[in-house]
Formats: sequence, C-alpha cells, structure tokens
Amino acid sequence: MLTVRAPATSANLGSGFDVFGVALERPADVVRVSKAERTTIEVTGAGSEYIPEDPEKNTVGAVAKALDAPAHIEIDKGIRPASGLGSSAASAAAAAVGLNELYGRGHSREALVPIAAKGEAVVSGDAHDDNVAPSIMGGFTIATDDGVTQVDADIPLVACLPDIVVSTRDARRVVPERAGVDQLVETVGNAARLTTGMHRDDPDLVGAGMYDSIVTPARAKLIDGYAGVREAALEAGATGVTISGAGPTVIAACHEGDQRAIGSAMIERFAEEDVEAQVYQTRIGAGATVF
Ligand SMILES: Nc1ncnc2c1ncn2[C@@H]1O[C@H](COP(=O)(O)OP(=O)(O)OP(=O)(O)O)[C@@H](O)[C@H]1O
Ligand SMILES: N[C@@H](CCO)C(=O)O
Repeated sequence: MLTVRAPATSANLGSGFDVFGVALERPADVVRVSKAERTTIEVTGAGSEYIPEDPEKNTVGAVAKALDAPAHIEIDKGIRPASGLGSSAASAAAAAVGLNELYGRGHSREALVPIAAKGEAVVSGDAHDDNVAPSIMGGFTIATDDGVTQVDADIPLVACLPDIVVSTRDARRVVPERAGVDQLVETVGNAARLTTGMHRDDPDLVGAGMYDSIVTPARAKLIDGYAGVREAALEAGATGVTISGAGPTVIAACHEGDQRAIGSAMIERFAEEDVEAQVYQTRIGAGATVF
C-alpha cells in the first residue's frame, strides 16, 4: 500500500485563465492505493457525501483506467468539492502519483499531468491541466497544450472559502466567448507581470498581475458579496485578489505577516452578506508527496 498527500491548488490567478496554477501548502487530500483485481473506491472527509464512489464517476477511477492500474483507492478529503481549490484534481493527482509508483509505470511527474487530467474530464467535461499540474509538480505552473513549465515560488496567500457551491461545469458556462483587443493586451501585460513576480518571489508584482477583466467579472456574479470581499481584502493589505479556479473561493496574495488580518476582513465581509466562510492562511507549496 502507498499513501500520497496531494495539495489543493488555485487555478487561473486572474490573468492566466486555464493556464496558470499554484500548489497551496494547505489544505490537501490524502489517498491510499493498494493493488486489486478491479478498481474500488472509498471516500471519507470533507464533502464526501457528495462524491461518487463509482469508478466511472470519480476522478481517480479514470486515472486508474488510464494507467491500467486497478486498485482499491481510499480517499480522505481535506478539500471540499466544488470549492475552486482543485478538490477533484487533488484526488486525481494523488492517484496518478501513487498508482504510477505502485505499478512501477515509470512516468515522469510532467507525463502524469495529462493522465491525471483525464479525471478532470469526468467531472467538468474538459481535460484542463491547470489544477492537476501544480498538484503533481508543486510551485507555480504554466500549463499549455505543449506541456508544463514549473517555477518554484514562495508567495504568502489567503484562500477564503464561502459556504456557497459553484460547480466548474456551471462556472464555465458564463465564460464570455469573445474578448476585445484592449482586454487581450491588458491580460498579456498582467500575465507577464505575474510570471515575473513568481520568479522574483515578489508579492506586489504577483498581486498586480492577478487582475483580469474578461472571465472574473462574469464569474463574480456567482459569488454573493465578491466585490465587497475583494475590496475588504485589498484594504487589509492584500496585494491582489481574484477568484480561485472556478470559485467560490476568493484568493489573495500578500506580504508575510498580513494573512491573519486579510483573512478576518474577508470573513467579516462575507458575514455581512449572511454567508459563512472559512479561511486558509497558506502559501505556494510543494506537489504531491508519497509516504
Ligand atoms: N475525487 C473527487 N474529489 C472531489 N470531487 C470529485 C471527485 N470525484 C468526482 N468528484 C465530483 O467533482 C465535482 C467537483 O469538481 P469541481 O471541478 O466542480 O470542483 P473543484 O474540484 O473543487 O474545483 P476547481 O476545479 O474549480 O478548482 C463534484 O460534483 C464531485 O462529486
Ligand atoms: N481553469 C478552470 C479551473 C477549474 O477547474 C476554470 O476556471 O474553469
């Protein structure tokens, strides 16, 4: 038997829709895999009552199939589903890393990314890699059709998860089909600033690069109180704030020592909308770890 801890992730970071992602130091899923004749799945932990154990419907089932690695897979969820924190991707990433090792398949971490993404296709209809890439490889990742570029980065973050459910499938329906040239120019500039900020471990540059005027405003309508929470986080010292993945988590970049004040401000602002929320004081962290 093998045990793997795979971290939550924050995809998009505003200017990098479907491309950028970061691994978060916490929360995480813990997945145990043991060889079996056929794949069976057991799920416990956060939101487990909403997660199917049928291998055709759980992200880890698709991964076991792709690796031709039937197994009994126990998933202990530390990441609530439909959170915008890459919950379904973390399980898929953990299964890919664990089954690859258990069956000695010999794939590199980068080669496991498209395999884990097959799990994402099961739940969102699309095999995007921007959550599985950082969950497997750690740090800041740039996932394109040509592969993944990974940068080790260290930026303090605050992830505020409100008690609202937004499924990736629904959040993808509101993404605008077109953008103007002005918006594209602005987005390229912000994405470049964010990438440079990651290389320099510079929270100001990363925060400034998190601004996006194309996808985020359309999705903000699915999160009660988003504009006020963003404003409150910025007033409390955040260097940038955006929607994490497809939402509803709101993610803020900041300087060391500012996380507590920012987290409290975000929770208080959600409370004014009668929305309960929880905060993770976190930072960019490592990828899946085998025990
Ligand atoms: N192992 C799994 N862990 C979590 N959710 C799963 C898993 N397998 C299948 N699902 C299903 O996936 C859906 C949640 O995935 P979704 O992509 O909407 O959210 P997310 O993974 O938290 O967020 P995001 O991709 O926006 O960061 C739920 O319907 C859940 O039942
Ligand atoms: N890039 C994806 C991440 C969610 O899985 C989205 O925003 O729809």
